[in-house]
Amino acid sequence: MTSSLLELQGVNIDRNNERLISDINFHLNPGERVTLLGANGTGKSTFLDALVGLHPLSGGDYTAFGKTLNNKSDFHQIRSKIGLVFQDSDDQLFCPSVIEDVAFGPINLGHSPRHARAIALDTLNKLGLGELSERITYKLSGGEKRLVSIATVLAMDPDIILLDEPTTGLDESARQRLIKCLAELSQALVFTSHDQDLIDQLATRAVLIKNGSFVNSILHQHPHVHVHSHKHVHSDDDLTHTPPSDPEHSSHYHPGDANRQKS
Ligand SMILES: Nc1ncnc2c1ncn2[C@@H]1O[C@H](COP(=O)(O)OP(=O)(O)OP(=O)(O)O)[C@@H](O)[C@H]1O
Repeated sequence: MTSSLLELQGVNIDRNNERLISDINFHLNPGERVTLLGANGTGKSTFLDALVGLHPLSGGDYTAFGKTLNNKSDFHQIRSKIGLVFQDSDDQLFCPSVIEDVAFGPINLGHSPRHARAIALDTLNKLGLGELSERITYKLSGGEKRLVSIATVLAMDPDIILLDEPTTGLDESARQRLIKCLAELSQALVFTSHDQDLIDQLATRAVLIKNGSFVNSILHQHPHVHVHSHKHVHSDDDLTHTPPSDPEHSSHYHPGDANRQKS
C-alpha cells in the first residue's frame, strides 16, 4: 500500500471530446501543500474537480487513501475526506444564512445541529468572520462569499483540502488573514493560484500544467529588486501632495493594500 494520500498514474482528462491533460502522474503526501500552476484554461480547475469525482478521468489508476477509485460509489466514500473550495463561491453556498451554510457539512458528517453550529462559529471566528454568521448568504460581498466558502470546507475538517484560487477578490487584510490560517493547517493542500504571495508563503511543491502535461517544477526563492511606478489614488483634500521621501509615511493608497492608508 502506498503512503501517499493520493496517487495518480498514467491518468488522462478529456474535455469537450478532446484530451485536455494526458498521462498525469501525481501524488500527494500528508502535510504537503502543492501549488498547481499553469496558464488560463490549461485544466487546473478541471483537475481539482476530477480529484473529487466531479469530472471523469480516463485510463491509468487513481488511488486515494490506499483505495483505487473506479466508480461513483468509490468517490462517494472519500467525499468527506477531500474538501474542494470552488473557484466560484456561488457554486459552494446554497443555504439562506452563513451559519447554516458552514454548519451544513458538519451536520452531514453526523454532528448534532447544536454541535455543528458550534463548529461553524469556531471556524468563522478563526477566519475573522464571526460577525457574518447571521447574515444572508446571497447578500454577502464577493470577498465575503469567498471566505465563507472556505469556512464551509474547513468546518468539515477533511484530510485534504483543494482550493481553486482562494485569494481572488480578497482585500489585503483578508488575504493575509486567510494565508495565515491556511499556513496553520496540518492537512495536505492542493491549490491553484495566480497569487505570488500565496505561493511564496504556502507552497512546499509546485506542479506545472504545460502543453497538456503535468511537469514537476522546482520551487526556489531568491531576492528580486523591482523598480516600478504605478498610479496612486489620493483623497480630494490631498491634491497638493508631493511624493514623500519616506514611502512608509506616504499618504498614498495602494490598491490591494488596504492597511497602508495613511495621511
Ligand atoms: N463547464 C465547462 N464546459 C465546457 N468547457 C469547459 C467548462 N469548464 C471549463 N471548460 C474548458 O476546459 C478548459 C480547462 O478549463 P479550466 O477551468 O480547468 O482551466 P484553468 O487552468 O483552471 O483556468 P484558469 O486559470 O483560467 O482558472 C478550458 O478550455 C475551458 O474553457
